[in-house]
Amino acid sequence: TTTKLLPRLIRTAFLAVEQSEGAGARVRRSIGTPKLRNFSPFLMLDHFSVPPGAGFPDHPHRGQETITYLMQGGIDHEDFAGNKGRLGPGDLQFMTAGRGIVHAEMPVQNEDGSANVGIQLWVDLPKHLKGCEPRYRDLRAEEIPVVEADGGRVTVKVISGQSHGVDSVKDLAYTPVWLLDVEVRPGGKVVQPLPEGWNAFAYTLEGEVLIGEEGAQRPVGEFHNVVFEGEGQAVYAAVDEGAEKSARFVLVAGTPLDQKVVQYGPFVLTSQEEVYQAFMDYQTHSNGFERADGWESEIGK
Ligand SMILES: Nc1ccc(F)c(C(=O)c2c[nH]c3ncc(Cl)cc23)c1F
Ligand SMILES: [Fe+3]
Repeated sequence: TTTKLLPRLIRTAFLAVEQSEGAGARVRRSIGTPKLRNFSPFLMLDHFSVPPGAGFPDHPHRGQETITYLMQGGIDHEDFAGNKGRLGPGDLQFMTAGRGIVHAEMPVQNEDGSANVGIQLWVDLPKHLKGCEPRYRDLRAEEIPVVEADGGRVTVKVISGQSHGVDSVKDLAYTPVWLLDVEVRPGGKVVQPLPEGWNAFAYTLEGEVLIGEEGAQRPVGEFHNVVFEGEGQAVYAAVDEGAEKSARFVLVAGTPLDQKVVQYGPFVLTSQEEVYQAFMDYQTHSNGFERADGWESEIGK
């Protein structure tokens, strides 16, 4: 007999509200707002929609990792070390800013003028890695294992972590994070184990999902962030038999880091002095920001 997995209960669920960011971009920020801070290791979650001509021109980062997951369109990136590339639909970029990165992230011009849509998650770096060399890990859509379950009513893209016996291809961030892109069709249901004790949330991208065990389900509409309690072994999700469309959500879990978070915009360290130092280093092109001296991106002009 298989022992039933204890459900992760919902701590809170709330609608992510659109706001402006960068140059003309719109983001639904659901982590990193007064509603949800101190949710280690997660610092920010932006569900972005970037129309042509808008974007995120030259800006710095220090002390965190950013995970950018493109759903629609494309994003070009270019940094002060000459790294550049394009993310297309279904691709991800894991960027470890470490001691310092200055880059631009600009949308590609889609011929039909459609927006470029995706999510960007910021994950805190363990204190001892805050000064590490920056690095990139690209994960292309075709590299991501996809597993079907519940008679084809459930599809999981295993970006990072494990689902239904399928492992993701490689560890991409220093801070252990699971990232699963889950689609549940009407009448489908899924029980997804998560590492015990990790902080976990689900962000709903489309449709309405019922979270919880049979008899204790809570409907969650799109663009909501569902934060789970720490206890429990698995997330239970389902979609009503009579629903018009599937539900799609990203399910994310990460190890809480036992360290302070002191953040000033894109500078995330563990003390006020270090944040002040980051600001000074950025202004004076030192301690990791040397290559910012005289640098401007091509794509962010
Ligand atoms: N000015 C400013 C200050 C700080 C930032 F982090 C940014 C920034 O780059 C982004 C914030 N949300 C995002 N979602 C997706 C993408 Cl691709 C980029 C961003 C930015 F533009
Ligand atoms: Fe950035």
